[in-house]
Amino acid sequence: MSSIRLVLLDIEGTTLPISFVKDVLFPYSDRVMPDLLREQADHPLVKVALADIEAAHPGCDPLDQLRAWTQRDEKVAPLKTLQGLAWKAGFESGALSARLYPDVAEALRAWHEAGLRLAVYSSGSASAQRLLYGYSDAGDLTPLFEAFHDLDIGGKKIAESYREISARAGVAPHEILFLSDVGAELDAAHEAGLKACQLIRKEDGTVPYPGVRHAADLHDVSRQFELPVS
Ligand SMILES: CSCCC(=O)C(=O)COP(=O)(O)O
Ligand SMILES: [Mg+2]
Repeated sequence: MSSIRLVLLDIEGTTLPISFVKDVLFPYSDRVMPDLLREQADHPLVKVALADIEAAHPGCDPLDQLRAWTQRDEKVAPLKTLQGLAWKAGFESGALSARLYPDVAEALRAWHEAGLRLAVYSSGSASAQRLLYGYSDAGDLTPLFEAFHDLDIGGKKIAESYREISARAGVAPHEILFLSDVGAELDAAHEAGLKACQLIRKEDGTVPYPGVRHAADLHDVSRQFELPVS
């Protein structure tokens, strides 16, 4: 019998192909960003993001900075906030629909139905996470999750972030399983006492990280950690 009560999931490279982010989401936000910054200049989140960009790179052109961060896939809060706002209209209009890995919806539904608690921890903003799972090819999966954590809780490579997630959920660290494609994130979760497993997605060419458990997909996670399967 598994002692896991909560599964905490990364998104990019774990439940969603990196190519979907790089080839679909990023070009979309790059394209609409100039209009967004102009038309939503009074939006409180836009104001905060622009102030953060100016503080980090005084005197820079915000659009150039955002494009540079996007090209390097940097997980910085102002970029993630503005990308989330940019994708909103795309998902709500039907122009965007999240192409999750084919095993994801079935496994998440089975885990949820069996009483496992589910939460997201991604660098993408919490509102962008809700859009992705709300407008996915497998339908609206947001009701399966009890929480959507983003960089507001702290960086994903810092153990304290995982301790905070554990405290907020009221679940002991060793009863939480964190799934991610990034070794440094798994190290931080492990340091906080969580169980951790790296998703090795063939499509993403994930390089196996030494010293952690590996799984090919969420069904493989179910098998290895004795979680409910559909
Ligand atoms: C709502 S996540 C969209 C993809 C994204 O921008 C991102 O940064 C995901 O990073 P992750 O921490 O899920 O690997
Ligand atoms: Mg990831």
